[in-house]
Amino acid sequence: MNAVKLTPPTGPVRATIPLASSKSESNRALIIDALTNFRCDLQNLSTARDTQTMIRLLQSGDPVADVLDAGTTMRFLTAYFAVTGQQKTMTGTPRMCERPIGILVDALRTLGADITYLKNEGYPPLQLNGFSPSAEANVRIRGDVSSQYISALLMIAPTLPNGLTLELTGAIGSQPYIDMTLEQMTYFGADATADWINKVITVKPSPYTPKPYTIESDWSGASYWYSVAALAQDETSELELLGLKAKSLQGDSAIVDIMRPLGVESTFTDTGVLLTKRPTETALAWDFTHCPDLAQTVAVAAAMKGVVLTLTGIESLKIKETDRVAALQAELQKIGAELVEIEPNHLYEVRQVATTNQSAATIETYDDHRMAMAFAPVSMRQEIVIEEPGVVAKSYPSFWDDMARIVDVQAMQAGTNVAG
Ligand SMILES: O=C(O)C1=C[C@@H](OP(=O)(O)O)[C@@H](O)[C@H](O)C1
Ligand SMILES: C=C(OP(=O)(O)O)C(=O)O
Repeated sequence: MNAVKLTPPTGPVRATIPLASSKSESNRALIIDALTNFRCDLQNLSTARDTQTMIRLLQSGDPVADVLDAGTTMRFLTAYFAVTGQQKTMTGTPRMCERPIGILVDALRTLGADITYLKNEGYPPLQLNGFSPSAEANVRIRGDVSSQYISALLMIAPTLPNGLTLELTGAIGSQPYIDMTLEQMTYFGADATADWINKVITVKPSPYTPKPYTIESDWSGASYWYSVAALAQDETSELELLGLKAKSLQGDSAIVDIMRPLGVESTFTDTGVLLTKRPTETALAWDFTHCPDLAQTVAVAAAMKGVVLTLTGIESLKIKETDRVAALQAELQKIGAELVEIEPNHLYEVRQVATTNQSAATIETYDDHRMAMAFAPVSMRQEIVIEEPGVVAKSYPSFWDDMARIVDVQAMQAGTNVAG
């Protein structure tokens, strides 16, 4: 078992964190670039494994596209390879083959893609057998399972002979990710409009225009530093996060507002954002429907500060890298807190149940980068061991290097007594 042991800092926390760039923005830019025959000049692409996998698979002539555990890579490439008529087997990790894709496959079939399931109906692996465009340009699609299906369809829509009209049904989750897709498409010359009142998105057929594009730093990755600032014991602590903008395409920039009641003030500078400490409130209620990737970060920060956190909008967490609700329930206990389901699959509460200062709680990470990164800030207040720290490579490969700027990060190898 590999692990890292993090030891609390002794004085104030003061560091400048370079951050990874956004894998969400990167993976969209890469699909659009591919649709211009790779004529865009993309700058600051993410080093995240999800993005590196996207780059590799776009360049590969291999008939098998193994996306590993990258959801956006699976969904965006399925749509891209399908409508560009490439015969590919789409597969991934065992967990990826448990993450649903039927909603996207049904929509692509309506548009003329020939797709078969190789194992379980509705799940990867898939076989893409070719594309003969149908006259149909209207697709109804559920908005409450994953926005990634919608983004995948929108990005390929300008290449369809009749464009695409998407009618979204039911509740819409992760909407800022759809807005990000539309903004990036529009930047590259697409004619795409969203009518959010009637939940209809229309994309006209027209080629993308190749242009230079620079990816912003990753706000989801920034959230862990917000948690570090929230949990830092010394009131004079401050962190500078580089490459973030006040006006971002990323919905996870909501962390600025979420963390204010948890004691973090944000000041935007020419180079990024400066985090300083402010007074903490006793309770916080947040709807994570549009920023699901922040839920783990905030749950751990609230648990450690003894702030009662009411969460809604976390239904989609069950179909991500792991069942994140179950994973949080199991691991929060180890830091003296609990995640209680108040209303089935809707309303949850995080409460601190013990103010213990257990030494070196050992946190399992469930093949989920966000479990590792969400629990790392606990090290502001107590020693903590994080198992399988390599999971962070999915979105933020340099996370532990950045963490080592503020705490002692000690690698522990297989067979070591990590609780020692
Ligand atoms: O489009 C994207 O880049 C993403 C959308 C979200 O997924 P869902 O739409 O499935 O919530 C988010 O959780 C994921 O990390 C990235
Ligand atoms: C859910 C995530 O990614 P994906 O769905 O792209 O695998 C994530 O990064 O938290």
